[in-house]
Amino acid sequence: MRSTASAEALTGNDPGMSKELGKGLVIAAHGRHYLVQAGGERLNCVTRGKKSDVAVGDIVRFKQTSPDQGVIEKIDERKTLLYRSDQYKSKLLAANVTQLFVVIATEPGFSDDLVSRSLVAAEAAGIQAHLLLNKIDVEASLPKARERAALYASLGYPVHEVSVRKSPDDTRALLLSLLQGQSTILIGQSGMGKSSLINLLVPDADIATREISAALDSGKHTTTFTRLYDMGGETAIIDSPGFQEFGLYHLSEGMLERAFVEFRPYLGTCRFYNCHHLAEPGCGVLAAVEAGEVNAMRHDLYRQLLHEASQTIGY
Ligand SMILES: Nc1nc2c(ncn2[C@@H]2O[C@H](COP(=O)(O)OP(=O)(O)OP(=O)(O)O)[C@@H](O)[C@H]2O)c(=O)[nH]1
Ligand SMILES: [Zn+2]
Repeated sequence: MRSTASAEALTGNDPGMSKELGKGLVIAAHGRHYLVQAGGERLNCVTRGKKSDVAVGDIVRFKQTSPDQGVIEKIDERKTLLYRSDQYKSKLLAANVTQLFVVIATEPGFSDDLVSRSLVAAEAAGIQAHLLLNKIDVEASLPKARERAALYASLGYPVHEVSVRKSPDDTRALLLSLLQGQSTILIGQSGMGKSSLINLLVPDADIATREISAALDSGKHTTTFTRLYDMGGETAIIDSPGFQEFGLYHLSEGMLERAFVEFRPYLGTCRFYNCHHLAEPGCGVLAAVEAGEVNAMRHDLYRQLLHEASQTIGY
């Protein structure tokens, strides 16, 4: 599989040939403005009309309108698309991602709800998910955090223990090997150490972010936008702003039941073929919850997500 940051994707932009569409990689998005990397150049691009269906990580075809501006005409076919949504609309997080790393920490405490929502989104998008347990130097909180993270390990998600503060070299080496050749999105609640991790992996991240902020927001101060760091060698890291909510209103019931990986062995065992796994007699999933084989907190989230999906307005 090719990553979004492939050299091929970065070529093809020839400013001298204004009729031909350039080809580039979307490295940042802010509102309806997109920063597109094309060869050695970066262009501030907009979409036509009111459309804002472009995501960081997209390979796009654009028409150049000035030395550093363009209009996006077309989005190349995506390998994956990660998004979240509320009742009214979906919000694209990133395209062509191959891995999702959820950053959690010993302290402050992390939210199981947000971790599981991220994992469900990854499953629904066909993206491999891992957990990064950061700040393992905070020994007092480590046993509890490990115990909580063990739930996700038991579901098959790799959990990697790191400490940006205490063992930056080991952390960097481990992450670089995991990221190699992949396009990885890092997501996490505020305070887990996501920025610290990015800075460890991408030494110029702060400068690059300031530059992009200036380019996308005409000098105004932009605090939150999703952005992609091209690490070379077909490796890319995508940093998404911290979030407190992760709506998944767009997932159908069929997608949801399969996105909970631990439900899968029981899905064919329900008495009713159209079982919702909520209160039906003879439900295999509920029996597994009852028997302690499926974690009750995860099943509660499934119930909540199903409820959210039924609230959707407009699509
Ligand atoms: N003890 C300890 N503290 C850490 C470690 N990594 C990061 N921190 C601290 O945790 C705090 C939060 O780190 P950030 O990198 O700003 O966290 P973030 O997840 O990016 O949070 P936002 O910027 O709010 O989105 C900072 O005070 C860091 O210095 C670690 O490995 N151990
Ligand atoms: Zn059932």
